[in-house]
Formats: sequence, structure tokens, C-alpha cells
Amino acid sequence: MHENEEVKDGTSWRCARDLPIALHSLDRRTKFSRPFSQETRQLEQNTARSFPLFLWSNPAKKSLNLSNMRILVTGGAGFIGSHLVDKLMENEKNEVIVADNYFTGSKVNLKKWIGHPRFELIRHDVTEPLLVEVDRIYHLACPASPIFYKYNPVKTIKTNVMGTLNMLGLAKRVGARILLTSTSEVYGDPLVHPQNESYWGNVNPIGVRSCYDEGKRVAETLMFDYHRQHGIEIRIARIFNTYGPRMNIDDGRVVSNFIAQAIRDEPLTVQAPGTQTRSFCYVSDMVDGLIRLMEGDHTGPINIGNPGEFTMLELAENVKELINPKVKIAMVENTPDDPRQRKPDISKAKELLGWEPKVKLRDGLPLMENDFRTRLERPRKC
Ligand SMILES: NC(=O)c1ccc[n+]([C@@H]2O[C@H](COP(=O)([O-])OP(=O)(O)OC[C@H]3O[C@@H](n4cnc5c(N)ncnc54)[C@H](O)[C@@H]3O)[C@@H](O)[C@H]2O)c1
Ligand SMILES: O=C(O)[C@H]1O[C@H](OP(=O)(O)OP(=O)(O)OC[C@H]2O[C@@H](n3ccc(=O)[nH]c3=O)[C@H](O)[C@@H]2O)[C@H](O)[C@@H](O)[C@@H]1O
Repeated sequence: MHENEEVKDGTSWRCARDLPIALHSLDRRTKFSRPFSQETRQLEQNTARSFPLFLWSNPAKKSLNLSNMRILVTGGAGFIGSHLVDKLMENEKNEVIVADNYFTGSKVNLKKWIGHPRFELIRHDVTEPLLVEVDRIYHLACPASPIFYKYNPVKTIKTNVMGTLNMLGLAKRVGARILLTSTSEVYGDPLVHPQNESYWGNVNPIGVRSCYDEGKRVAETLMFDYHRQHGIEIRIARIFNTYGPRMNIDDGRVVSNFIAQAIRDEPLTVQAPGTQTRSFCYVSDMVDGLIRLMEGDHTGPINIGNPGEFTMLELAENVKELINPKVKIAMVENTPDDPRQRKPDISKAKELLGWEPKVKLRDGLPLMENDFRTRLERPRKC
């Protein structure tokens, strides 16, 4: 296969050469779609230094203090993605493009930006190629709740593999830096605790969660292969359980389940045995970590999460105490391959990104409760 071809659903798709001439002429960075070699890369860098047309995509613009950035956020209509978009849009020099197929995300999460001159929203499935000119790609598109990623596992793995291939193809073509939101699930049911980035994990390759955790592991492999083979600038974040406003109310993840149940006076469904642990990161801390990683000098993978570790029974007790002391706790059956413990070692994030989380679980839960009460139209009783 020619190196300028990208895989698309078992068939091949030529990145640039076969595009209609009209599309070529629209692309200010057609040079980057040429076959990649050391000579062409050097030529492009030299050209960029002397010819302003190419400044858009070249690091040389940094030294000239041209900081306008066009940023693609895949999965930007989802929970973390929409908070990331809010933060990126705060910088008036940023233009943000969101590509999302709305499987678990919603336009409602982005309603304040729709129509804004620096914002564009595209209905797009990342398993198909996308042609846009951007400097940065935050690649988040993927269902994240176990209920949703297990709903159509073949689609989940296609999203992780083909979606990441397509975004890497785009990054290669336009010279963009790309960040993948990987997951603590790459550690599987970990035998090392807390988990640091050098741990290779303990993952069932044929289980019901594999479409997600093995999918993300392949996505990480692809990121590093494109980096080594094609010189693409990559960043990999290994995200640990994140919570906050705008999570889908019926998302199925534990924090959203417990908060919705507490507000609706329904029993909190702790899946057995309840002693399994997770470490919960508030979404504003997560977004801060992702941006620092993208704009920093380290490829990663870097764990981004809050090391505060809770059993699911402890989480239920906290929700009960903070939101509804009368609510009951019900022990229910668990699902296969549920990791028994999870806690990030964030030494690397602290040292390399100067990042650590600020919001404690007991401060973040009430912020999420407010959002859920508004959306469920259940104001707090006086
Ligand atoms: N929230 C967490 O605790 C957590 C933990 C680890 C990793 N992550 C990763 O962070 C990212 C965002 O997670 P989230 O919690 O915001 O989930 P989410 O489900 O709210 O957001 C995912 C977004 O991706 C979109 N999407 C899914 N498949 C797509 C496709 N094929 N093409 C285009 N768009 C598609 C969805 O519509 C949605 O808007 C995911 O990659 C997830 O794996 C999240
Ligand atoms: O952080 C991560 O890396 C991953 O974490 C989660 O996966 P998981 O930890 O299984 O998330 P939940 O579905 O919220 O489950 C957390 C724990 O709560 C338990 N749980 C879940 C739901 C519920 O109602 N009750 C309950 O006790 C589960 O058994 C599990 O032990 C996310 O869903 C993934 O997207 C993400 O990649």
C-alpha cells in the first residue's frame, strides 16, 4: 500500500493525490500531503521560514508570535469534549471545529457557541475520513460509558481504530499536533497499584469490555507508530474516571447514576461487591490537564486523574450524605471484567505538566447535583 493511503473500512483511500483539483487548491497545506521523506520535510520547513503562505502550519509561526490556532475537537459534543471547547473558546485567538456523530453527545452541550464566528460544528463520524485545515486535533470521539460502548462493540472498535487512523492521516496531511484521550482501562484489571504509565496492564483481549480497552490500546499503538514512522507530533492522555455537569443523566456511569438516583429518591445501585475502587476527577481539572499536555513538550502517555481513591460503597455513602440522606443503598449484580481497583500515579503529570487536580470529590459532587437538578426539573427541597 502506498504510504499516502489510509485504511477505510477494508478498502483503501488515497489521502491527497486522488482528491479533485478544486479541493487541492482550497487546501493551504497541500504540501503536507506529499509522500513523506526527510528531504521533503526539510524543504517544507525551509520554505515555511521564508514564505508566509506556509506559516499557518509551521512551528516557525510561534517564533513570529502568530498564535492563532485552528483546533479540531472530535467528540466535542460529549461530556469532556464540550467542557474542553468552552475552555478553548475562552481564548479569542482560537478557532474551534467540532466533529461529532451525536451517538452519546448532543448539540445542546454546545448551544452557547452555535453561530459564533470562531466556532463550527460538523456532523461527522470519525470512522470516515475528514478533510479540514487545523493546527491541533483533540481526538476524543468514542463512546465512554460501558453501557454505550458495549451496545455496539464492533462500532466501538471501529471508532477507536479507524477513527484514530483517520485523525492521524489528517494530522499527517496538514502537519497538526494530535492528542488522543486514552483511558485508565488500558491497565485492565490492574495488578499494580497505583497505576503508573510504565505498567503494561492486565487486559482480557476477548471480553465484553475489550472493544473499548483493547481499542484504546491499539489507538495508542497507532499514535506511536505514526510518530516514529512519519514524525507526527503526538500526545496521549490516560484519563481516569471523570465526572461533572453535562454527563448524560442516563449515561450508566457510577457518579451520574448515583446522583440521578439520589435526586429521584431511588436506591443507589452499588454493583457487587462494592469494595472495588475508582478515583474520580472533576471535569475542569481534566480539561486543564489535557490543554497542558497538548501545549507541553511531552508525548506521554501521561495519567490524568485524581488520586483520591474510593470504594463504590464509600461513593454511595458520600452521595447519600450530601444529596439525599433518606435514600437507600441496594447491592446489585456486577458486569464481567469490572476492574477491582484503580488509582492513578500522577507523578509524571506533576513533574512534566505542572498539573495536579484541585477539586475534591465532596466539592465536585454538589456542582454536578445542581446541574442534574436543573435538567431533571427537581429543585432542592427547602
Ligand atoms: N469520562 C471519563 O471518565 C473518561 C475516562 C477515560 C477516557 N475517556 C475518554 O474521553 C473521551 C470523551 O469521553 P466522555 O466522557 O466525554 O464521553 P461522551 O460519550 O460524553 O463523549 C464522546 C463523544 O464522542 C462522540 N462519538 C462517539 N463515537 C463517535 C464517532 N464514531 N464519530 C464521531 N463522534 C463520535 C459522541 O457522540 C460524544 O459526543 C472518550 O474518548 C473516552 O474514551 C473518558
Ligand atoms: O476512567 C476510565 O478509564 C474509564 O472509566 C469508566 O469505566 P468504569 O470505571 O467501569 O466506570 P463506571 O461504569 O462508572 O463504573 C465504575 C464502578 O462503579 C460500579 N457501578 C457502576 C454503576 C452503578 O450504577 N453502580 C456501580 O456500583 C461499577 O461496577 C464499577 O466498579 C468509563 O466509563 C470509561 O469511559 C473510562 O474510560
